[in-house]
Amino acid sequence: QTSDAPFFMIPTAPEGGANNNSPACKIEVPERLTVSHGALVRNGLTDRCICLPVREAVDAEILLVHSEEYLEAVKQTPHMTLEDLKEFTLQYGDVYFHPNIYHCAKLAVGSALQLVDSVLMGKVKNGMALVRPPGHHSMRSAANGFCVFNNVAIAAQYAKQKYGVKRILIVDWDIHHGQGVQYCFEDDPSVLYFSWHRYEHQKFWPNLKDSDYDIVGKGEGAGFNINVPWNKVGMENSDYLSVFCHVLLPIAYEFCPDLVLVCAGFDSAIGDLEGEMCATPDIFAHLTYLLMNLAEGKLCAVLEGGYNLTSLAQSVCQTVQTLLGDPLPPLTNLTGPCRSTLESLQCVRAAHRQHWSCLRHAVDLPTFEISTIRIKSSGEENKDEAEVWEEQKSPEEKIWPEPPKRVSPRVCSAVVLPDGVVCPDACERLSSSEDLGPHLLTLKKDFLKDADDSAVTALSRVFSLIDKMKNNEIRNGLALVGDAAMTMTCVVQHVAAEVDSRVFLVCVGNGNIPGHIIEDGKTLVVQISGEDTEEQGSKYYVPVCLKKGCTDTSGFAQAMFSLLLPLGYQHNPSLVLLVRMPGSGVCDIMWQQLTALLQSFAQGHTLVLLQEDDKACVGPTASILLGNPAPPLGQLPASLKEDAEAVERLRSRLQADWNLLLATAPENG
Ligand SMILES: CC(O)(O)CCCCCNCCCN
Ligand SMILES: [Zn+2]
Repeated sequence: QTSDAPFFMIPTAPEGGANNNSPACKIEVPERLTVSHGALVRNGLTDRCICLPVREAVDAEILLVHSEEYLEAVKQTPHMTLEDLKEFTLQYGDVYFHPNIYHCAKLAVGSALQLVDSVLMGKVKNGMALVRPPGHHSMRSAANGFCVFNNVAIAAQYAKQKYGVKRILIVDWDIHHGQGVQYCFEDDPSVLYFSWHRYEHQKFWPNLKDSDYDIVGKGEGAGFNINVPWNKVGMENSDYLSVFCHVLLPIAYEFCPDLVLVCAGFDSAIGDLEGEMCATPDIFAHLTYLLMNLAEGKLCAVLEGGYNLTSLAQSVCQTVQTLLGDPLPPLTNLTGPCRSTLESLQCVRAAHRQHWSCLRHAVDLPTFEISTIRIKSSGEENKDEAEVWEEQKSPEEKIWPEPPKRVSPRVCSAVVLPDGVVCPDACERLSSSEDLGPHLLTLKKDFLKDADDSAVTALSRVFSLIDKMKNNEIRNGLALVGDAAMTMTCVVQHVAAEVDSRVFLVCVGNGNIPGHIIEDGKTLVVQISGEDTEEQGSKYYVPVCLKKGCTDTSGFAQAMFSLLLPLGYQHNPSLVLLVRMPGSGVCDIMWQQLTALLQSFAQGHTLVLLQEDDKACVGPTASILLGNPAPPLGQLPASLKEDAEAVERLRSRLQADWNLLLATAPENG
């Protein structure tokens, strides 16, 4: 079931080999591709991908974004002397031209388009284009920031023109603001551009007022441009995850794109001297995965920046491994977002509240001064003064652990089904001959006093599923049982008995959660239902009451991103237990999206419990457990006022204990 995530290699231009007075770029070097590719080979990832052929873009494709005069000017560069080339670059900012860069820039665009073709024609599920030069700074008539042609912007226009794609999400996780992409689509509601970037109140390159959180797009495009400024360096995994949970994912699901393009720059990773951030390479495994249930998994990642060759190679491997469907690595010590992130979160959510119903309840702009107000109030500082502010000190050398190995168990999904129920393709049925021995006695004694033998047998098989997940023999499991509630209680008790186990129990639908499974602090329970059990809530029991119950997709989705995801990440469980109570009313697609999202945790060790009369749910659930993308929910309407308020009440009650839920800066200084 692994997807063929293709990638490309671009023959690298012999950069700056000429005489030493031609300024060659010191960080955007050929080794970026050879080291990344080498790591993919070493990790056995190239063997699991298909390598798509590369091609040069043709003029018409480049002209989808760039002007004729700019293209004509760049066309002259191969024939220029080094002196002319130097002269040529003076009209642009921070860009280097070499006689061969026009050729490479056409290959970079052409490769991105080959990837878009392969994904949109269904030849591959997703993929990554490893290209140079990068693209997201280049503008209609200007090269900028190492970029000549805007690879991703051209890919988006190409997808719209050739395939009639209606809505495209561009996620730019490079540490620099892709102003070229922003300018290209700022009045275009069919392309939602999201970028986070080092900003430091406009002190960091490219020092643009246009990069701040209040630049939301123009005219028809208002709301379709999201800027998240990092006003401090040293941002960590928690900061990145909280922006995904509280800004990007809710809006992206409301937008419901048909295609996801990623400006995959890895200078936002630890060790990169441009970004000076502290997020570790394994964060890109999660960022990639969280986008893979949009657009039915149609995702094209295109390399932008990334200048520390060690963290670049590790980040590329983490991204490709996720595209291939491997289990996600656990993210440990998520300490929660820093204050500066909370200020940015609050500002971005306030700026977009009027454009996206999922942010309707976001609080207003903070009163205290937090963003570029300082610079704005003293008039636009001229650029070189801003440049002078750039950090003078040379950032110290960072070290970080190798990302953990991500091993796919031999079996992906194992199932426990009553005899009459067919085992879904590619699933492995736990054979009835499974020796019940070790569990039988404890079951009889501890769990099932007067239950009939079939219940005992079913429960012992469910326990076997859990054992196999613990030994990583299987990734996830699904059981169709006579009594989901009773099985759920027994499973929690059984797992909680182990020392270093932590269960994340997600219960969809009404049903009583026995108090004793919550008090030990090892089990975190989120129950989404129509029952108002809010006052029974505690630190480890989160009852989400939706007015219309689980049938309401918007309310459910809002609870998923702003509550369930942050809680799950912070709880960092060893097992996810997803229970569908009878009569929950949740629609299959919502259920599939939830099943998919929960695979972010516990290295994909998810146990799903279905009640026997939900037999029709076995197929759709198994499909997700096997790694297929969940179908789209459709463009989400506003959730009910009561539901949004209920979720906000829960967040404000819980955020003291679970600070990944925070999305606003505390008032006190
Ligand atoms: C693809 C990319 O976003 O990584 C390119 C970054 C260009 C950085 C230019 N720095 C200029 C500093 C001037 N004092
Ligand atoms: Zn960058």
